[in-house]
Amino acid sequence: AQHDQTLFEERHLRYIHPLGKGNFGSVELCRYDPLGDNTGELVAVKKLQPNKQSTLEDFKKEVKTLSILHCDYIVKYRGVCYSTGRLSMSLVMEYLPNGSLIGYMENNRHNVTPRRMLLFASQICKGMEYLQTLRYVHRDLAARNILVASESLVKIADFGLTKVIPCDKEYYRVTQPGESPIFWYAPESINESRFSHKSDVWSFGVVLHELFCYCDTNSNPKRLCMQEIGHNVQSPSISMQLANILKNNWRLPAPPNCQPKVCSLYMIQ
Ligand SMILES: C[C@H](Nc1nc(-c2c[nH]c3ncc(Cl)cc23)ncc1F)C(=O)NCC(F)(F)F
Repeated sequence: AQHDQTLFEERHLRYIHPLGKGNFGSVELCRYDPLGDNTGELVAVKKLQPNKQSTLEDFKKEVKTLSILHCDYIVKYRGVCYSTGRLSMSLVMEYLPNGSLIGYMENNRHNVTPRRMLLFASQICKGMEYLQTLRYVHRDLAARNILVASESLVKIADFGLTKVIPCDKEYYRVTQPGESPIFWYAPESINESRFSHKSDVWSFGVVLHELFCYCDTNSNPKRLCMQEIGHNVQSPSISMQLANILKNNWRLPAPPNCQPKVCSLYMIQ
């Protein structure tokens, strides 16, 4: 419908600069400026990268997913923009100037207290709890996919890998897609490509680790796992070696100078 609030006309969408690359698309900062006087709102626009293994079908599912999610702890859907000739489409979302948790924690390390980290963690939990009520598994919960709305609010983003669990099953099995974020994957996801609310809980545990390490690149889950695996990446693939060390009960090391209270939380892992 012409006056559909969620339909953005390409000619009014002014490109400003790139924000980053997601699973199957790149996100750009744009200003939707129908009056042409720079008073329009800033939006984050995700364009499908056609060359990636993802299809337009996957992208349409991501758009559909985000459009029906209404939660304070999930990035807001604004609408879609069809390119002329409707050859491709873009997903329009609210723009949060503080960016992702990674950049925020690196730049605000000194004024983020453990108490604030637990506030962020509880908000991510609430967002994930909401997703679970709709039988969605995110499958890519990681600090890089958490947006900072303000110094006291974070939101879950990037629903490119999100799937609905069928009613008759407790998990979702995928045909192995391209590069997977295996260092955030639960054992059953690495070994059997099985995803469930429980595997999202595992990824949440990894996000907790990222949080309490201030998203420091030296404590990045991938780097810590690769150190444990050893750089002698022999024949068995990295994911098999990762599955191996997890089976032998290796876990991400307690974050440096981690508060005793939080550490006890850590012990339950
Ligand atoms: C691929 C895109 N990458 C990036 N996005 C942004 C960003 C700033 N502000 C934003 N406001 C709304 C959105 Cl959707 C993204 C941004 N900043 C740096 C990025 F590398 C992305 O979606 N990342 C997931 C998440 F959104 F959680 F950061």
